[in-house]
Amino acid sequence: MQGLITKSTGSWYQVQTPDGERYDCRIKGKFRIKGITTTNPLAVGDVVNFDLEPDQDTGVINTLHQRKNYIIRKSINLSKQAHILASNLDLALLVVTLASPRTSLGFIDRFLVTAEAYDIPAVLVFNKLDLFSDEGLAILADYKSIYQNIGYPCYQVSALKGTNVKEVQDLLKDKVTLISGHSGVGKSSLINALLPDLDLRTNEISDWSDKGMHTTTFAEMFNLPQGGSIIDTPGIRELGVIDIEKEVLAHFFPEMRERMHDCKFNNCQHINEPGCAVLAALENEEIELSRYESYLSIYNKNDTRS
Ligand SMILES: Nc1nc2c(ncn2[C@@H]2O[C@H](COP(=O)(O)OP(=O)(O)OP(=O)(O)O)[C@@H](O)[C@H]2O)c(=O)[nH]1
Ligand SMILES: [Zn+2]
Repeated sequence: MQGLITKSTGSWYQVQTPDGERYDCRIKGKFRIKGITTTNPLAVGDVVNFDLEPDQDTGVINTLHQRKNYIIRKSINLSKQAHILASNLDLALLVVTLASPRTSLGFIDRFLVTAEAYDIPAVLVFNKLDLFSDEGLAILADYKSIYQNIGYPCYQVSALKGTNVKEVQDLLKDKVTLISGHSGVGKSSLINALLPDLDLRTNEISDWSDKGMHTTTFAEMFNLPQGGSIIDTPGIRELGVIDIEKEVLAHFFPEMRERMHDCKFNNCQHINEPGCAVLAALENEEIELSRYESYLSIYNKNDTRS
């Protein structure tokens, strides 16, 4: 049988068949990925083949279909260990807030660089609109203009009040979307606002606990009523920042990418070289200082992780 992995705990995978049936499956044999050791080789979003085990309602996964893309998460402690978080993504959505808690520009930029490196289109959703004072709305306008000017669509919603949620719903239609963001920004609230059945989440989780399964969920997919799905990765604040070579980092900043061919030197790193088109654009305020600072911060690998 063929199906789509909709939930993963690392030892159990929930697989959904095209007719909507869901089976709990395990892995048989090894699924290796070139260059990395994976503790969790299959991921939500993977298309797999599986066999049902005799006398049981569980299955064994035996084949992984080719992935369009995937994102990995590196373990902080074990340098070569990684696991795949999600695959076959059409969109990466970062939920951002300007109040309780405030998301830093550096955090947003690292997310966007990572999405660029994975070649996954990214959007920003500013949540908790209902909390913004006039001053907050002015800051919101500034943030939005920074990102819209370089091609990232921005949405402003209140997941709690349902404001503008319809626009996000329309955006996600027929896409597989990874949802990401700091703890407390309102990811769960937004997912609940996008799903008709508010109890869906809790039901599914208790279902797995009832069966005595290990329930630390790495990632989980929710089907949207209008078509498409959302992948949530609970407890993971950031996409696994892949090792990006310094020399190519500027490629993942669209406003630098479009200017760097005008730099005097082919190998310009846009730090202090003469005739640098990026530095000239920075000087003319065509490139945002905050974006350039994020470039330097990632370049020098001194992320503050705020
Ligand atoms: N005022 C206001 N509060 C919100 C909104 N969305 C979420 N919240 C509140 O923010 C808090 C965190 O929301 P969650 O949806 O649990 O956030 P989360 O991103 O899923 O957090 P983690 O589960 O820790 O990753 C809750 O108290 C929500 O009620 C909003 O639009 N407006
Ligand atoms: Zn340059």
